[in-house]
Amino acid sequence: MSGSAMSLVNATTPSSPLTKSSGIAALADIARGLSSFECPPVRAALSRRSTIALGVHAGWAGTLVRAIDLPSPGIARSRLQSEGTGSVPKTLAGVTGEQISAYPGVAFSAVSPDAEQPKPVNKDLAAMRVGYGQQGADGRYDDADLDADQLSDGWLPLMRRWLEDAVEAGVPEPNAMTLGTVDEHGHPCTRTVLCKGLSADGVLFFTNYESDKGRQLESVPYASVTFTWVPVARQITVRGPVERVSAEVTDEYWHSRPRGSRLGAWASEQSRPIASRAELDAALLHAGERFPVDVDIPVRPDWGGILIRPAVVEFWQGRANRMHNRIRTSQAGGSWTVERLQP
Ligand SMILES: Cc1cc2nc3c(=O)[nH]c(=O)nc-3n(C[C@H](O)[C@H](O)[C@H](O)COP(=O)(O)O)c2cc1C
Ligand SMILES: Cc1ncc(COP(=O)(O)O)c(C=O)c1O
Repeated sequence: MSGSAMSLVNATTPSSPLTKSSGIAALADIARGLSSFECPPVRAALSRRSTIALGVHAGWAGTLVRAIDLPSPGIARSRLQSEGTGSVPKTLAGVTGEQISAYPGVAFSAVSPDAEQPKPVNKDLAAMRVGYGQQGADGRYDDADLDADQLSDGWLPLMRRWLEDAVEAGVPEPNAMTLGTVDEHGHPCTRTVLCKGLSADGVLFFTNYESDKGRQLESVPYASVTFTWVPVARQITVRGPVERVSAEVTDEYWHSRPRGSRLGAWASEQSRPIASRAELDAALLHAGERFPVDVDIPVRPDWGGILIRPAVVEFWQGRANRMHNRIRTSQAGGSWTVERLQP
């Protein structure tokens, strides 16, 4: 425990003011992790935040040390300077919770005043927030509350209706869905694919079977897909076992694709590394030479459809205060149950 650091603590009372030099020395001790700093406001700030700032004030009278909740050092500095007391801090020390716990029984260590602090929360991102559900003055929503009775005919009619609503609302690529698979280590992988079929059998997309997702679904044949339609405050997640579709189904869809999409599928060894963009462009040119415009481009043999057979389907509708509606239907032993989940 450092004596000067203790005097810094004492200096929070008017009876033991610090000199400028002893204050800075004390802060230096804190910065070296020597201090046992028991200042209650600092402790309180630390219990709420992972980072705080300490300021030694230029006036050297009254309160010499302040604890400030500090999402980032920049914020603390501006907040201190805007306090209007005329006592602008000469030194700021950012302190992280992790550094504190490295000194058991010691209040904290600190980094140098102007060192770049890690910012686990970016304030611009943290401020991005959309309140869901359009509420009128009477507090009512302009769309009916999602409830279990909307699934009385099963998941398919409601999912179709929501897709149509997303199209009508002008959601770009409303058939885009985030596909989750599991890799050989049991780790989740996600990426976007386009839903090209929706029927009682399930949700269909097309891909390269030798891609990462294709191989992952081969070894763990179970997938999760999520449609996110932010403009209409809705989301649907479908989970279930997967299977490849027949060659006929793939063939029919393949031949409906634009020539460019078909050549692209031939040109790309999907998910494999390639040295440069130039090599990729060359591969497309090569595919174009191999399949001239007047020649049918056959289905690439390792390309085709994958059907997700729904075992669990969850409908989500955004509501104010994060009190959303969630209705989940799931199949067990041949029958479907419907339940409401907490948001
Ligand atoms: C909007 C959008 C739609 C996409 N649709 C497909 C698709 O239908 N099939 C596909 O294989 N990749 C699609 N992709 C590319 C995939 O997201 C992914 O990059 C690619 O399939 C390789 O994934 P993998 O390496 O995990 O297998 C799409 C990407 C975006 C952004
Ligand atoms: C790599 C890849 N494959 C397939 C698709 C689906 O394309 P299409 O709609 O032409 O079948 C996409 C769509 O973005 C894609 O990026």
